Formats: sequence, structure tokens, C-alpha cells
Amino acid sequence: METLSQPSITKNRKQENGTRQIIGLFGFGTVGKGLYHVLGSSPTTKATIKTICIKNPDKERDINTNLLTTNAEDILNDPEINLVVELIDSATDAYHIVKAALLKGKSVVSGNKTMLAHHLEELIQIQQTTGAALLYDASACGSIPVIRNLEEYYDNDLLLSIQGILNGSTNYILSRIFQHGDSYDVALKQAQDLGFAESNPTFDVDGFDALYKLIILAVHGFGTYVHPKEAFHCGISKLNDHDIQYAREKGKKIKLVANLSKLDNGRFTLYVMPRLVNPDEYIYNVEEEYNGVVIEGAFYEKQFMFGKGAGGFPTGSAVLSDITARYHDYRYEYKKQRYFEPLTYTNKVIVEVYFRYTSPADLSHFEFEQISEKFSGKESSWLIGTIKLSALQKIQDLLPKLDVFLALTGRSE
Ligand SMILES: NC(=O)C1=CN([C@@H]2O[C@H](COP(=O)(O)OP(=O)(O)OC[C@H]3O[C@@H](n4cnc5c(N)ncnc54)[C@H](OP(=O)(O)O)[C@@H]3O)[C@@H](O)[C@H]2O)C=CC1
Ligand SMILES: N[C@@H](CC=O)C(=O)O
Repeated sequence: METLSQPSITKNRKQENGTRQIIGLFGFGTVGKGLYHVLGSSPTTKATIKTICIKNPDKERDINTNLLTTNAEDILNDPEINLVVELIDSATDAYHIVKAALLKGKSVVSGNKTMLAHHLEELIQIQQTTGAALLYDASACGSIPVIRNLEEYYDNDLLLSIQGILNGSTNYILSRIFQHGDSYDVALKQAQDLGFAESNPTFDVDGFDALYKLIILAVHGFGTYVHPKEAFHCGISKLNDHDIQYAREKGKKIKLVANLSKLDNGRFTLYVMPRLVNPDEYIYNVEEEYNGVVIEGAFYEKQFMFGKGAGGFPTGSAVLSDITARYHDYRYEYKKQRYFEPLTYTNKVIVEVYFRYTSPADLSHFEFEQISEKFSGKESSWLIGTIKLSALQKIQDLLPKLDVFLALTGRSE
């Protein structure tokens, strides 16, 4: 009788479970340093950082320089390193590093939502082929364990929606504006100085970052992957004093809200937009760099997860949770994708928005279904109207060039 050799999938998994983790770390910026500190303050963790790969060898660093390299191969080809932790700010480089590590059978922990939102399908496949695991709880909502929660709970038949504040920088900026009267530019600079913002803050303020996070949540919540190009997002970069005044007069705040909702006939939608938020909503009191996620189900109604969504220590602690999870051989099973009929994504959904504009030429790009209120002023005008997400999606690339601000009224959801 032929003896079957042990498949490498088992070998890789057994090697890590209960074995001291020897880490190769990519990136020593806000989150990399945060992890270094958190790991150093966690004596029970059975993990050691052996090598740190950075980009710029001339930067001053407050660590043992013997740990440093600029050559990725020093980590990828080191047989002693059994866990790669990827915390860099380039999505393209991160993709190559993560893919190479997984193909070599090394498990990976990453926080790179831009990279994940674009390559998750392929990276799931590679995990299944090589047996190496990829964990990334830090990639969505910083310290809040929302991905693992969605992965392990909520049969997708019961899960109705996930809504929330998924970006710490924009929430920080909006808090500073609404609560402290800071200007947009000053608040953005603070978010950058505090390490909350992405290297390119357009990702934060124009809603890309929240969309990437939402795409990851859709995979673990509903079992369906949506490419970022297919979904509508807009952000707060065009917010001005008129919008702030409008919200205040209505007794509301403006928050950047990510929405994932189950619809009828096996469909769901997802999008990211600013929204006028009422004082009786959970997310109304989510301030500064905190994030808040409201999970709604058929039988339990609402659950609310709240915690710091950005910053070196909170994110470093989420990365450490993934490192420890790998020590215990935890991996995402992608249960919703594997065991349930996946839902189909659609953007054929009508939303009601507050729309502020200056020039009628800008207004002409927007195909409103119905307009229920309209105000025309000398400096700016606004209207309340309904519009299809697909119509907004068509002008997605034009939006940053227009002097308009859009916010969901919250009435159509
Ligand atoms: N900041 C936050 O609050 C959060 C960030 N994240 C994600 O974590 C990741 C890191 O973010 P953050 O720490 O803020 O970014 P930083 O800009 O602070 O740091 C980036 C680090 O990556 C290094 N780097 C860039 N390219 C390479 C490369 N090709 N090889 C090796 N190292 C490289 C840089 O090296 P050098 O030091 O030499 O310049 C730097 O150390 C990003 O994906 C981000 O989206 C996730 C959750 C929260
Ligand atoms: N730039 C991001 C960092 C964490 O993901 C944010 O502000 O939320």
C-alpha cells in the first residue's frame, strides 16, 4: 500500500502552534513602533522580533540597530523566522512581501487595509494552497476586534447590517471642528502629527480608507468580496462652515459613516459617506480617534463595538492579538464564503442626501431622483434630494474636482 506523505499544510501549522514565534517585522513607523513597545510590555507573549526591515537606513531609530535591515530577503529567506508581521505604508510593496511570505509557507500578520481590500481574494487562495495563515484584525478599526468577531459570530442569514465610524483620522478632525471649533486644516495636521492619518491623508479624508475596511468586513460578515472600484465612497475634504452650521441648526453632528446593509433577494450594498447623525444614535458620542461599529441582526437587534481606531499603541495591541492568535494556531476559516450562499453586491440603491454646492454647473452633474427642499444663498446653496448610488458612482472620479459636499440625511437607511 502506498504511504501518503504528510501534506505541507499540516507541517506548517504544527510548527507554529505552541512554538516560540520568531518574528520578521516589516515597517517601524507609528504601528511598528507601537507593536515593539506593546510586545516589550507583554511578558507572557512567546514572541521575539528577530529582524526589522525598514526603507530608509539613514533615519535615527531608538533601537538596537543590529535588528535592522533594508533587504526584505533577510526576513523572507530566514528559516528561523516563522511569522512575518507587515506594517508598512506602501500597499504595493506590502502585497509583494505578504504574497512572498505566504508562498514560502510563513504565516503573516498585516494591518494594511489598502493592500487587503485589493488583493484579498488572491491571498485567501494562497492561504488555502500553502497552509500558511494571514491574520489582519488591526486593518479595520484599530484596537476593536471586529474582523474576528464577524468571522466567528453572526450566521450571515441573521446579520442585517454593519454601520459605523471606521476611520479615526476623519472622526478626530470632525470632533475637533464640532467640539473645539478648530479649522479643518489645523485638525488634519493634528491627526497627522498624532500618527492617525495615512501617509497620504487623502485616503482618510476622501473615504478610501473606510471603504477598504468595509470591504474587509463584507468578506467576514457576508462572505462576499467587492472590489473597491465597484463601491461608492466620498469623504469630508469639502466640508465647510455652511455644512457645519446646517448640521448644528438641525441639532446633529456630521460623521463619516461606512454602511453595509443586506437588501432583499440575496443582495447587499456597501458605501461610505458623511452622514448627519442624531444625538440618540450610538455613534453620535464616538469622538476623537475612536471608532464605533453598530452590528444589527434579525433577532438581537443592535450590538455596538467601540474603541480606539488609530494610533500606534491601540493598533500595535491589535497586531499583538493576532500574533498570539497565531501562537494558538488560529486562522480565519472564511466561514461565510464557504458555508453560505454568498450575497450579491448592488449599488442600485436610492439614498437621501443633503447636497451643498456653489455653482449650478456643479449641480448639473448630479442626477437627483427627487428634490424635497432647496435653498439658494449668495455664497452657497443646498438641497435635500434622493439619488441612486449608481448615479453617484458614475461621477466618483469627478467629485474631488467639484465644490460640493454630500451627506446622507440618515432618513433613507
Ligand atoms: N497609523 C495607524 O493608526 C494605523 C495604521 N494602519 C496601517 O498600518 C500600516 C503602517 O502604518 P503606519 O505605521 O502609520 O505608517 P508609517 O508611515 O508611520 O510607517 C511606515 C513604515 O513602513 C516602512 N516602509 C515603507 N516601505 C517599506 C518597504 N518597502 N520595506 C520596508 N519598510 C518599508 C517605513 O520605513 P522608514 O521608517 O525607513 O521610512 C516606515 O517604517 C499601514 O498599512 C496603515 O494603513 C492600520 C491601523 C492603524
Ligand atoms: N488612517 C487610519 C489609521 C487606522 O486604520 C485611520 O485614521 O483610521
